Order: sequence, then structure tokens, then C-alpha cells
Amino acid sequence: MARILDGKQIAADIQQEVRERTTAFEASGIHFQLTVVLVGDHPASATYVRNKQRTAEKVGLKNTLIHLPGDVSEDTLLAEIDRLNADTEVDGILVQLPLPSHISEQVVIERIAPEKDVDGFHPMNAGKNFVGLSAVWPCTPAGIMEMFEREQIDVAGKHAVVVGRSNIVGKPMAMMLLAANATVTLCHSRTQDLAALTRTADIVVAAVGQPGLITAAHVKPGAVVVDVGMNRVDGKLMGDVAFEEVAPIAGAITPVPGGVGPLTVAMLMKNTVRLGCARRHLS
Ligand SMILES: Nc1nc(=O)c2c([nH]1)NC[C@@H]1CN(c3ccc(C(=O)N[C@@H](CCC(=O)O)C(=O)O)cc3)C=[N+]21
Repeated sequence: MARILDGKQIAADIQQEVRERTTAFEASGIHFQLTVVLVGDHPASATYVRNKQRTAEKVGLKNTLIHLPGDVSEDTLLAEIDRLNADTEVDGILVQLPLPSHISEQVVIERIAPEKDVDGFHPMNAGKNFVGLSAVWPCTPAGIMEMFEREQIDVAGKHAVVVGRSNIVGKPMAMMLLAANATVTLCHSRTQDLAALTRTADIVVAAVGQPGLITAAHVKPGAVVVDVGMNRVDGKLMGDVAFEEVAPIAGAITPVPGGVGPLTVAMLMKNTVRLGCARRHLS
């Protein structure tokens, strides 16, 4: 039976460290602020945003929610981002995705000042990361790497198979693993014989949004299995991994919930402090 990687506990450890840093800065009158922009009333988004705000509160970050109606124009949203870019009190800006279809996510992401881009989604930051200049990495892959480190899962020289090629998770995950000296295979919806590839993996990261896609037949005994999936099935949260059948085979596995999700939120806090320090020339 696999070791269960307790994302919630690791996230709590990261949050504790962030709390210690914000407390130290508070003593010198410095307060970091995360601003979340939510457009519309997508129920899942509202839950995630509430989670982020609660966590920000806990770690001593000022947090502001800008909630705009679902029919807000792209221009109004862009003007709001311009205002936040210019606000010297704001350290991090997160525009919750997905956005309504009448708004271009790419245009919005590019409008966020790169030095306030806590998600690491801006092409400037993605590009820097691509060439090995360390910018802020997207929170989900960053949280997974942080978990590997804290759980002493050494990725150097290992074969890591990432399933999913989004700009938010799959692509940056592959880049981070590569930077940490893993041998990386990036799979996606058009990959032929996925199971044959994942069966050769020492580490599998599933980030496709298909409940139960990764089965026992996809996993080599002893492999580390990381489940990024957040699928709501009959009101229940399910990952991309068929946990019940994979857990007995894997060497280590993340649960859903309580795995990657809390790590993502914790890294958002860590990234906010990092950007706040960089912008204020603090170490
Ligand atoms: N600009 C932007 N940045 C994001 O980082 C971003 C985003 N947009 N849009 C949506 C996705 C999704 N995401 C999650 C974060 C935490 C949990 C999380 O904490 N999940 C809990 C369970 C939550 C529940 O019960 O619904 C867990 O896995 O234990 C889930 C999902 C961040 N995202």
C-alpha cells in the first residue's frame, strides 16, 4: 500500500513558514497584500476563492477580493487590472480562471504587471522560467515540487511522465521536473497508448480533468502518483486517478481532496511574499 502524501499537512507547514515571515515584516510595518479578482458567480470558483482568502488571512496577508459581475466588459476588467498594477499597496494580483467566454484570458493575463503576477502565468514569467531565469512558477507545479522536496522524493534522473499540457499545470510541471534533472515525457489527449508510457514512469503527474483516467494498468509498482484532477462527479470531488485501485500498487500517492489543492493555495501565499519582497527590495 502506497504512502499517502498528505498535501494538507505539507501546506500547513508552508503556511506556518509564510506566517513567520509576515510576522517578522509586520514588526517593521510592512504588510503584503494579495488581491483576487473574481468575475461572475461560478460556484467552484467561489469556493476556491474563499479558500484562498481564508488562507491569506491565516498567514497574515492582507487580502482584497474584487468581485465583478459575469457580464462585465473586458475593458472594465482591464481598467481594474491597470488600477491594481499602479496601487503600491498591492503585491500580488490573481485573476481567477476561467473567465467568461466574452473575455480573452490571454489579453487579461498579459495586462497584469509581471512583478505582481502571483500565478506565474504572464508570458514574461513563463519565458523567464523556460530559459532558466527563476521567475515565479505557477502555484500547482510549484507546490508539487515543494512536496517532492519535503517528502524526500528525489526526481533527478527519474522518468517523470506528465499527463496534460495546459499552460497552468502540464507544461510548467514538465519544465520544473526537467530543471530538477528528471527525464520528462509530456503526454496529452492525442498520445497513443498512454498506459504503455505511464507504466515506464517512476513519477506520474495526472493533470487532464478526466475522472479516473489513470488506472492500475497505467502504474508501475512503487511509482509516485500525483493527482492534480479536480473533477466534480455527482457532487463528489474526484481526481484523475482511480485512487482505490492505484493506491495498493503505487509507492506514494496524493489524495483528492487533501493533496495538490491545498499545496496550490499554500504556494500562492509563498509567491505573494516573494513578489512583495522583490518589489520592495527586501530579502
Ligand atoms: N488564476 C488562477 N489561479 C489558480 O491557481 C486557479 C485558478 N485561477 N482557477 C481555478 C484553479 C483551481 N485551483 C484550486 C486551488 C485549490 C483547490 C483546493 O484547495 N482543493 C481542495 C478541495 C476544495 C473542495 O472541496 O472543493 C483539495 O483538493 O483538498 C482546488 C483548486 C486554483 N486554480
